Amino acid sequence: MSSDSPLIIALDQPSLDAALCLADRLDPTRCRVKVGKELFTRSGPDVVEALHGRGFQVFLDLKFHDIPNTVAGAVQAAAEQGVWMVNVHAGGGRRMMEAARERLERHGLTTHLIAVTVLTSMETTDLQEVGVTQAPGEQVERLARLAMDSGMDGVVCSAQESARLRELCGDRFLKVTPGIRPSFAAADDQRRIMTPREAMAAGSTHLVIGRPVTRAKDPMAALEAIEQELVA
Ligand SMILES: O=C(O)c1cc(=O)[nH]c(=O)n1[C@@H]1O[C@H](COP(=O)(O)O)[C@@H](O)[C@H]1O
Repeated sequence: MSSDSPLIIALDQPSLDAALCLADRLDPTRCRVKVGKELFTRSGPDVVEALHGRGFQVFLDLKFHDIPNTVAGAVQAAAEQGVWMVNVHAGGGRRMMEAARERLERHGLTTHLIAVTVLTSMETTDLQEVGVTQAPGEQVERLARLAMDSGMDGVVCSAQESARLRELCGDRFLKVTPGIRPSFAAADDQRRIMTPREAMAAGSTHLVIGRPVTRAKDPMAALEAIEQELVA
């Protein structure tokens, strides 16, 4: 089964059972799902297999960041599990990203490969503390250009940067944007946020949404409310 929806629901759950329980309340024709670090560390590839079995396309969000050979191997391992999308940190540099791209091509693997630019939880002062003096938007532009030159299919960025990246990198370069907060939800620990509708208008190609759906009493009703916001 595949979905044309731009919605990717983050299954940030502490166990395989909890993740599948949540997935069973969602519809694989109306969203994709994201498996992140906590869930994958606890449940391993079983969770990916179980989600595929239920018809979901999976974004395996492990944000690889290591030397080129190690990342290329990890990306290959992810793609061989048949995931729809996998990501690395653009901060790992050109050679790391090129090695990952080359490895997928060598093995004929078609998984989308994208790079994280600046995390949506970070603002100017957080960047300064790690030695980056540019504003988040400028750093995102720099890393997006590098990611495109290094053969990535797109980036993870905040929706606040989507419009600029659409100008710089074009429509076909994927802009996967977390930090999405529908009008009914709290910001939580996210900093650079936007509503689903604003994000799509700005040029995001995919919206990553976690807590506003996963913590809702009725996750499918929350997803429907987001769909409504998108068409309103
Ligand atoms: O790569 C990601 O998915 C990601 C990158 C980023 O910059 N910010 C970010 O929040 N994420 C992920 O997107 C999801 C957002 O979840 P909520 O804040 O609950 O909507 C989490 O799973 C994060 O790990």
